[in-house]
Order: sequence, then structure tokens, then C-alpha cells
Amino acid sequence: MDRITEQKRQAGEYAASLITDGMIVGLGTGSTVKFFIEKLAERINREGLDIVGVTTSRQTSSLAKGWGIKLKSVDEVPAIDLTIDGADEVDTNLDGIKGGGAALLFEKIVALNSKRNIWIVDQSKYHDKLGQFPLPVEVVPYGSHQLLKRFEAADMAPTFRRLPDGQRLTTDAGNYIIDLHLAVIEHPQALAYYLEQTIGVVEHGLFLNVADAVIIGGEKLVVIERENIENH
Ligand SMILES: O=C[C@H](O)[C@H](O)[C@H](O)COP(=O)(O)O
Repeated sequence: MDRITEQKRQAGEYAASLITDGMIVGLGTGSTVKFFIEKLAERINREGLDIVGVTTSRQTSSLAKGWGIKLKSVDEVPAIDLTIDGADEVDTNLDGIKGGGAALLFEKIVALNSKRNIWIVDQSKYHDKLGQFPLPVEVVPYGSHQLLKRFEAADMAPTFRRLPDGQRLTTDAGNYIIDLHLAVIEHPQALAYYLEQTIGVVEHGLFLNVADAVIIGGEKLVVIERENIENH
């Protein structure tokens, strides 16, 4: 296992130790969450925990089902106690970019219906400012080429997310993803507002003020709580 994968495993497995009996748990998407789900399934079987999972993608649903985790949709539960999810980039305010796995829309819906959100990442994703990771924007297919031209005109270096065969990727909700190659995002709130006002944009990958804590794998595991951040 390479260093990054090992850090993902470490963060994911630690997150599984935070789940307690009776919880309704949001299950994020991605390679880090995979370690969390595997460890959680192990605990459910070994300790007989009564856990209900709420998934954020088809990929996670099939993974969790494979491990025998009981699942409900976000609309079938009163609220989610805790969601564990990955992130593509996290800054020192615990704001983040998500959607590298194209699951941003359902991830945001699950996150906003969760009492608490914890992200699990490896060290390479923790930066002073966001933007090194291209910002995913989920868009309605109709008019999406016009939207791409609009982002081009705004110097946002947009590209349609494509599958290896060159076809445009379609999300679980049937939309396209446009990735914005911004290099650095100086004003995340303003950018989020601009995208939210843009017709045709369904959702964007800026998750601002969402994570309550971030677990960073590494030689020494680091847990950063939002309430302990200076400018919180
Ligand atoms: O759409 C995908 C999600 O936002 C993932 O949580 C994110 O891409 C991180 O994935 P990974 O743990 O595979 O790096």
C-alpha cells in the first residue's frame, strides 16, 4: 500500500471507531470512504451494532450492500446523526472541494441533513487555500455547452468531465460535470454565490462551513475540529 493509500486507510478506519450503536450514518463516496465502510461493516458484524446507512452515490450503495449494511434513503430517516465523507481538498478553515468522484450533489444533500459531518483525507489534500483541485460544477445537460463558453469567458478554464472512452460523464442524477481549473480560489464564498446564481448549474463542489471536523491520516493522525479553529 503506498503512503497516500495508507493515510486514507488510517483516517477511514479511525472514523469507523466514532460510530456508536443506534446511529443513522451518512456514507460518503470514494476511495477513502471505502476503508471507513469496510471497517464499519466489520464492527457491525463483530459487535452487533444496529446501524442504518444513508448513501451518497450508487457506487457507495453497492459497496455498502455488498458488506450487508442496512440502508435507507435520506427521505426515509428523521435525520442523519453523523456523515463520514472524503474530500478532494481541504483548507485551514475546514472548507473544502468535493466531487472528484462526481457525487457532489447527493453528498451535499446528505451533508446538509446531517447533525454532524466529518471528512477523512490524506495529508496531500490539506492546503492553505482551495483551488489546486479543479472545482466540479454539476450542470443540466441542456444548454451546458453555452455554460461552458460562459465559464471560458470568465477565465475559469472549464472542461467537461469525460469517461475514458471520451463520452461525457453523467452523474447519478443524470447531469454533466464541468471542472473549473482555477489554480487558486481567493474568495470561495463569492465564487459559490456566483455559481448558485448561474442558471443551469445544479450544484457546485465548494462545501463551505459544512465539515465539523477533519481527520487527516499520516504518521500521526490529526483531528481538526471546527470549533477549535481561530477565526471560527
Ligand atoms: O465525488 C466524490 C467525493 O466528493 C469524494 O469524497 C472525493 O472525491 C474524495 O475521494 P477520494 O477519497 O477517493 O480521494
